[in-house]
Formats: sequence, structure tokens, C-alpha cells
Amino acid sequence: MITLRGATLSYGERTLWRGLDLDVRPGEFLAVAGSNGSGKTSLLRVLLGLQRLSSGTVTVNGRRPRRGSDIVGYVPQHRTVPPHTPLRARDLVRLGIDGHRWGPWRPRRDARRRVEAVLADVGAAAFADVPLELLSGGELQRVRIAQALATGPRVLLCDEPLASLDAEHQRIVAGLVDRRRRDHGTAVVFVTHEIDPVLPFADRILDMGAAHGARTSRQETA
Ligand SMILES: Nc1ncnc2c1ncn2[C@@H]1O[C@H](COP(=O)(O)OP(=O)(O)OP(=O)(O)O)[C@@H](O)[C@H]1O
Repeated sequence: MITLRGATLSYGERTLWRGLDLDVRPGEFLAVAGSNGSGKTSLLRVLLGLQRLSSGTVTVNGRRPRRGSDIVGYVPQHRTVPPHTPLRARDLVRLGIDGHRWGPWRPRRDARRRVEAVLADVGAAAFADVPLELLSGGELQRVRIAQALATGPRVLLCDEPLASLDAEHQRIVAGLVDRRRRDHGTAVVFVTHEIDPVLPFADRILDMGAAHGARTSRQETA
């Protein structure tokens, strides 16, 4: 589903990672760890088609990554909701279906059904009509994952979805993502500073911190 070969990313003189070979199969859960600035978000940007490699190759679903692809769902790094944002949870999820697309919207009833289904899937139906700014951190994170899943992506990229959650909600959010990949065969790349909450779920851990050459380790429990 995701393939990198000899992938190197440099910004100017500075090389973040070099010679990275990586395969992520359908339904696989890859955790990506590493210190601040080691290039974890940059890896996601490469997979999103937002950043070109300096050398090497990358494919997602057999093709070069491209922006706005329906087959890739993305949970960006957490930012707080600006006060008075006039969006409810269900509106944010709806944006996941229609928001980035030109042209005609999907038939309204289809989109509404899809929003209901995906909110129910992540256990967010009860607060679907609550304004985003009133949601707790854990609730908001469920809704953001629902938004990323709204188009039924085959690849899910998550950037620090556990940041600022308590231990229980870290486990819940990691578990949601795990269930998705098991039920739908979604390939998951999950960037996290917190390794403990993902240990029960991740098949492998990619350590971006191993200076200049990232390394993967296979979990024995996988
Ligand atoms: N477009 C860019 N041009 C130049 N430097 C960049 C660019 N994007 C990111 N960087 C630098 O590359 C480094 C890696 O950034 P990146 O966000 O990928 O790291 P990260 O591992 O996700 O960090 P963190 O854990 O702090 O989120 C940082 O030092 C950042 O300033």
C-alpha cells in the first residue's frame, strides 16, 4: 500500500533521513517514533504528496502520492479550535467529505448518512451536534479521526493524535484506529511521541530518531 525505496529527505544542507526503505501493507499499523525535528511530520507530508523526496521513490497504492487523494485520510497535528468557530462535530466530519473538493457536492442524503455512520463508528454520535470548541480533548480527537475516515480511505495517516490526551483516552484513540485497520484493512501510519499506548496495537515501530537512517523494529507481540 505504501512503498519507499532509498528515500532521502533534505532541506538545504540538512538531511533528515536517508536511504529509507519501507513497506506498509494493507491493514498494517506502523507507529513512527523519534525526537522533535527528526522528520516524522515530513514523512507524512511526503505520503500526502505535499513534499518531494530529495532522492529515492515513494508510492501510495502503486502511484506517486498526490494532494487531495480520496484514498488517503489524514489527522493533522492537533491544534486547538479557535474560539467561536461556528462548526459542530458533524460539520467537521462533513468537511472531510466535501471540504477539499471542487465540483458538485455528493447527494446530500448520501453524505449525511456517511457522516452519521462514521461518527457512530468512532463513538461520537452522542456529541455530533456539540460545537467543536465545547468538546473535550478526547472527544475532539474522535471527531478528527471521523473526519479523516469520512471518505473511506485505504491509508490513514495520523500526526500525534495522542498529544494532550490522558492515558485512558490515548488508549481509546489508539484502539479506534486499530479497529479501523482490522475491520477495513486500512494501512495506518501513526506518528507518536507516546509509544506505550500504541504498543498493544502497532505491528512495527519506525524509529526516525536513529540519526540519518531510520530503522524499523517488528513488535514481538504482533
Ligand atoms: N519546508 C521546510 N523547509 C525547511 N525546513 C523544514 C521544512 N519543513 C520542516 N523543516 C524542518 O525539518 C525538521 C523536521 O520537521 P518535522 O516537522 O518533520 O519533524 P517532526 O519529527 O515531526 O518534529 P516534532 O516531533 O517536533 O513534530 C524541523 O527542524 C523543521 O524545522
